Amino acid sequence: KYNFWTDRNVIHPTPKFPYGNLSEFNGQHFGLGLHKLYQKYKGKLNFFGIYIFLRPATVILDLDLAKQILIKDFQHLTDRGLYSNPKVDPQTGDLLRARGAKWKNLRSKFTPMFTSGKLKLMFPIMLSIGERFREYLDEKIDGAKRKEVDVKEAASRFTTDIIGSTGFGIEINSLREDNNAFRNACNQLLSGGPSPLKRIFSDTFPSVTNLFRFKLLNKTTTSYFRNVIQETIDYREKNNVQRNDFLNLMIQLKNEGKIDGDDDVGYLTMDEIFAQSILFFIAGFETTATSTSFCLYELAKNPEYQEKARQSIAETIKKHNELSYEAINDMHYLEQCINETLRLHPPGSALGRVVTSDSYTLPGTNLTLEKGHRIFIPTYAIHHDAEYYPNPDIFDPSRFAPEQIQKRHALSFLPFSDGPRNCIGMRLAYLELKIGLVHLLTKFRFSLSENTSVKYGNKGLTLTPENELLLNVEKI
Ligand code: HEM
Repeated sequence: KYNFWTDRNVIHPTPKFPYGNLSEFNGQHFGLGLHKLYQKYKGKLNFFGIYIFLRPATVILDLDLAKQILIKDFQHLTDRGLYSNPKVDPQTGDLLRARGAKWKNLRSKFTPMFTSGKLKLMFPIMLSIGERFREYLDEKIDGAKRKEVDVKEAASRFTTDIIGSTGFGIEINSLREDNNAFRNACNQLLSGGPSPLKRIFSDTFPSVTNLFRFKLLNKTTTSYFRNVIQETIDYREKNNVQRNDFLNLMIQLKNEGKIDGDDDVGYLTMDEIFAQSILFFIAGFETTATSTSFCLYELAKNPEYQEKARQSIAETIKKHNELSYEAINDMHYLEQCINETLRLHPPGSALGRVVTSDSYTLPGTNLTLEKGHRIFIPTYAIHHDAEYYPNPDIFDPSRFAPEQIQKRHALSFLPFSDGPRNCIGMRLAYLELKIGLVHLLTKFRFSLSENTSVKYGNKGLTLTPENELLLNVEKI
């Protein structure tokens, strides 16, 4: 099994049975493990081989090749290679895990939900949660001049309330209640997921996993969410309640197969609604909460950029006379700060694709990969490559000024990926991040405290701080 790369004369680290090259990741997050190998091999070839347990996989080093895989050759690489068996576990039939025609069908149903027009309708709901976010911090400070606050916990409550309100269609209020049932269930959902090794194993050996009828999420917790969604849908249908949120759009798809009288995109089943609502939470909660807290952390470390962001927010609100949807979209310097945060700390630290055609020859090489072969694009490593970002560990929002972006390869920045299978929630994520940051930066100043420390965890799907993220917060 471990001759695959030697037989093809492809550069690769020496594997060890039974984990292959995972053993040398030293328990680090997958994307960080790839970073080490990327640094070792970059410049030698435009890809290298690794072994995940017993199976060979390819890691891309060259951005043109990455472009070919994500965009130009998408028809040969439509899937992400995550375990999916909706018959045994309906949750694995979600958009993130769905494959081939099933994914295409789901994606076309969900795309109309994330247009700018639909997000604009959800904007007032999000804005009011942004205000609660500010009040939450105000209460934490409790009249003191300056106080140490866990911004990761604060941001998690903010994004929980947003997803609860837009995705599940209910007022959550975890920002006001410490012992909030929805937030507790969310915590259980995340902590009760499979261990990283079990997850990587199930993605690598789906047929073995099928034999064990493996379930991704704990049934007790998923049934909590199913009940919440079912009750909300029943209530809305009985009382003819309309609300500007994702659930409303999903109910339209369930009953009419189209949204707001637009083209037919097909009906959604209740199982699909359950799976997608939970996915919206999994994909949208931690990613945005982490990015909000990392952005505050980087701005606390760099007070001059923090002040510049604050000033440009104030100027934009003044220009638009209010904090409108248009004003938020016009906050370019804040977006530069967000992008630089996403570059330094990309929540999706690596992208995965799997060969879905019978075979696929890597462009520019004579390496032919069979159906099922996995390919990784090491986002974290690309974002920390000095060839694209000189002094890559330094936070510098000016890297994302329009003229600087022009100078770089388009695929040197991949927090939301690229191509037909990129992040469907990208616009929503920017909106949430900006709303959260605007509400905090206009009223509070952030600085490092003696207890501020950041270490990445290795358990989740996303790259997040392992523990709390403490910052000093001072009311302006
Ligand atoms: C800072 C915030 C976020 C980041 C960095 C992020 C990043 C990503 C990445 C890297 C992917 C994989 C793309 C690929 O394989 O090519 C992805 C997929 C996805 N994301 Fe996000 N995401 C964020 C927020 C959200 C939000 C708010 C939602 C929606 C509720 C969302 C929903 C999804 C879904 C449904 C997919 C799967 C799309 C598909 O397979 O068609 N994400 N995201």
